[in-house]
Amino acid sequence: MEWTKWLREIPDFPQPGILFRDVLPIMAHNDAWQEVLDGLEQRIKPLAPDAIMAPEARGFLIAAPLADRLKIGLVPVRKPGKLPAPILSETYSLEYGENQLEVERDSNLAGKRVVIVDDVLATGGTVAATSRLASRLSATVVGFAFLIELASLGGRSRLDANALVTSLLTL
Ligand SMILES: O=P(O)(O)OC[C@H]1O[C@H](OP(=O)(O)OP(=O)(O)O)[C@H](O)[C@@H]1O
Ligand SMILES: Nc1ncnc2[nH]cnc12
Repeated sequence: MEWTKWLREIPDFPQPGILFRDVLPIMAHNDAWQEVLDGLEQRIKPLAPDAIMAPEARGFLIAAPLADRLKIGLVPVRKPGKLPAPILSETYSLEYGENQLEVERDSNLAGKRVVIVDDVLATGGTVAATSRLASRLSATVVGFAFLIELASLGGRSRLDANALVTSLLTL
């Protein structure tokens, strides 16, 4: 797993006591980035998803190339106040704060198999909120895929037990 050498760890960001796992240097190195996308694609493909959902912002950067590789739709889940059309909203907390996530009501997800992707699974608050939005849109969440899982924060236990939860690297 060569890509892991480009994972940057920054202490006390964005708050004292948080060890921030910065994935952007991985994206800046094409071999590493292709290795990550290959790994995620291999794990997601057997789930036969119809669409990917991803939370803003780092999730978007991973979801877009994966949706293109898999030739499926992409439904972005945004931070508050960004979407122009009628929305659904969920409040959530994450490792370093709380916020809302929003999705357009008209997202073409009813009856679809959805995989949720993001860079880091920490407490799981972000993707659990994304999953609630998927359910409210009558989609079935069949999987969650991450580059990195911070196991000590227990996010996995907050996610639907019927869905696959997969991470390329567990720390
Ligand atoms: O498992 P959790 O405790 O919910 O934390 C994980 C989330 O935190 C980060 O997002 P952040 O809100 O910092 O957004 P960004 O991608 O816009 O930087 C990360 O990209 C995940 O979405
Ligand atoms: N420690 C961490 N590093 C990067 N992103 C995060 N999101 C939540 N916790 C995080």
